[in-house]
Amino acid sequence: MHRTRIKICGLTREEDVAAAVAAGADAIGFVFYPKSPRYVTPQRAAELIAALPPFVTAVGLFVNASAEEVAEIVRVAPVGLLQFHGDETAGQCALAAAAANRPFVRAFRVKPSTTGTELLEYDAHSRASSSLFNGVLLDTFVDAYGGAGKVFDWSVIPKELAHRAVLSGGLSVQNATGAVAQVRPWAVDVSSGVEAAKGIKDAGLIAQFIAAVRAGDATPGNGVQVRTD
Ligand SMILES: O=C(O)c1ccccc1NCC(=O)[C@H](O)[C@H](O)COP(=O)(O)O
Repeated sequence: MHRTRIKICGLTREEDVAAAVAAGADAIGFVFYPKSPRYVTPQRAAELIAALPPFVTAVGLFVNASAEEVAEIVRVAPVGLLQFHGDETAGQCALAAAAANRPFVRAFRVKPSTTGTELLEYDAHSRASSSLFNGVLLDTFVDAYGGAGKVFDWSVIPKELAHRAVLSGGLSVQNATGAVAQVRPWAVDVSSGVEAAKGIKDAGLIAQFIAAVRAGDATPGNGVQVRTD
């Protein structure tokens, strides 16, 4: 059975990091976008990363930062993976990832007009641009870039992309089981759906969200999914 990987994004507090780890999260995200209500300074992120046990990945989220800025932030806050969530081109992502010497995921912000072909081309183009490219994260298009708690129409995701993509955008305790059962993503990413307030996570919601993802994993037809390309 495939075990959907789970990232909890937008953490700012020790107790939320502890709750995510205790509940079984595979990754936690730090937002290095100063305009976000979930922004953390690199120094603060470094303190939170220092408390992480092995095999829980710290992810640094960036919006239109320069390669130099990304490298400097990663020097202070040793995240294991970068998430580019703005309007960065594939080339800009590749340059920043090389400067920081980290793999990266690249967000595609899905609009109502987005087609499956566009998603496949985005994935292929990103892969061709850098050996540090680690996958596509699918989120809902919003002007504020992300973390808005809005769902997009999952039926646009081609099956051959879903099994290696990260699904995000408005996931919650209520819809996570159905999302995993329908899309069969490699991983899911949530922020708003497990929050008491922006940047303040709710330990109960984190545990319930992870249980809901596991219920989706347990629905029939969930074979082992491996990347073949
Ligand atoms: O969290 C933010 O404030 C944020 C700001 C700018 C770009 C991305 C941001 N967050 C991304 C995420 O938390 C997730 O990757 C994704 O958008 C899902 O968020 P949500 O819909 O709130 O679950």
